[in-house]
Amino acid sequence: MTKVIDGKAFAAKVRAEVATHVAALKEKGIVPGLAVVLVGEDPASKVYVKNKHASTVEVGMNSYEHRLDAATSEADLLALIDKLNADPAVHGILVQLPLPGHLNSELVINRIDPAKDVDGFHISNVGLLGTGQKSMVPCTPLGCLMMLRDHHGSLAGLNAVVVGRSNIVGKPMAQLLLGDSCTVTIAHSRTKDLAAVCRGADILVAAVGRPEMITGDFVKPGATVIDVGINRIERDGKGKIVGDVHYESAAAVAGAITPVPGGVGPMTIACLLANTLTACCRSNGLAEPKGLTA
Ligand SMILES: Nc1nc2c(c(=O)[nH]1)N[C@@H](CN(C=O)c1ccc(C(=O)N[C@@H](CCC(=O)O)C(=O)O)cc1)CN2
Repeated sequence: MTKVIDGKAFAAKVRAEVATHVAALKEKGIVPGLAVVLVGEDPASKVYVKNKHASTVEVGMNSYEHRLDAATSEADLLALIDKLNADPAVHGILVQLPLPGHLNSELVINRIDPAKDVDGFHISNVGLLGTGQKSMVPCTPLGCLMMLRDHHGSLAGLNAVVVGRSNIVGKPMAQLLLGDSCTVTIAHSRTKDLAAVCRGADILVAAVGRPEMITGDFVKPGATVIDVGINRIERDGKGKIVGDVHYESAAAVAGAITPVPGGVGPMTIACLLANTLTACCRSNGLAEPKGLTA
């Protein structure tokens, strides 16, 4: 029987664990704080930022929301980041992506103090992760890793194929799997005979951004399939969210699979809270919470 990995339930467990650690920190007079910066009116981003605020408050952390006009200048955005970098009450800073076109995302992200970069997108954190050193780890791949460790126990020696080479998901996911001693292949839309490459995977992570591209014939019988895709499509005249995996055909072959919605997505925000807690512990010279980092 195929196991459906319930990301929503897993995320609730992670948030509860974070809340327990936050309560213990409060007894020491420390309250973790997360600042989220939203520029513009992208409807999906507005929902994600609202959910981040609600989850942050729910686990007992301080939430600082900064909503800026779509026409905000780069100089003003950088000045806000400088202010947050210098604020001792702020342990984590996140700039919601995508940014409006006139803003240089790389420049903006790299202005964040790497110790407060709870998205793990700063070039210093990318380099630390790539060289196997302590870093802030991007939330979505961290969530995938937590679910994989929970399902498999040890990942050592397993063949992992990551389909997608983005800086935000594909590349850090591959680094994390390598860190857990998987044999890792990064594949992408131009990989020759992609289906055959994927069929070699004990762990198949789909992060290509193409609705339902990974079908059952890409899946090795019994493999674990992690679907990172969130694609809004129209079907039978109705809006629907689907992943990068064609769920029905893949689930018929896989040993375990994450659904969309309700799989990887909820883990992204849970891991953001875990990263904020980690950043707060590090900045106060305290031991990091076990099981909530890579
Ligand atoms: N600075 C960042 N920007 C963005 C990130 C990020 O990690 N950091 N990731 C995405 C958006 N995102 C969080 O910001 C995010 C996406 C999806 C979900 C989620 O829970 N998805 C649900 C479905 C939601 C829906 O109905 O729309 C699911 O998969 O079950 C949470 C967070 C881009 N920007």
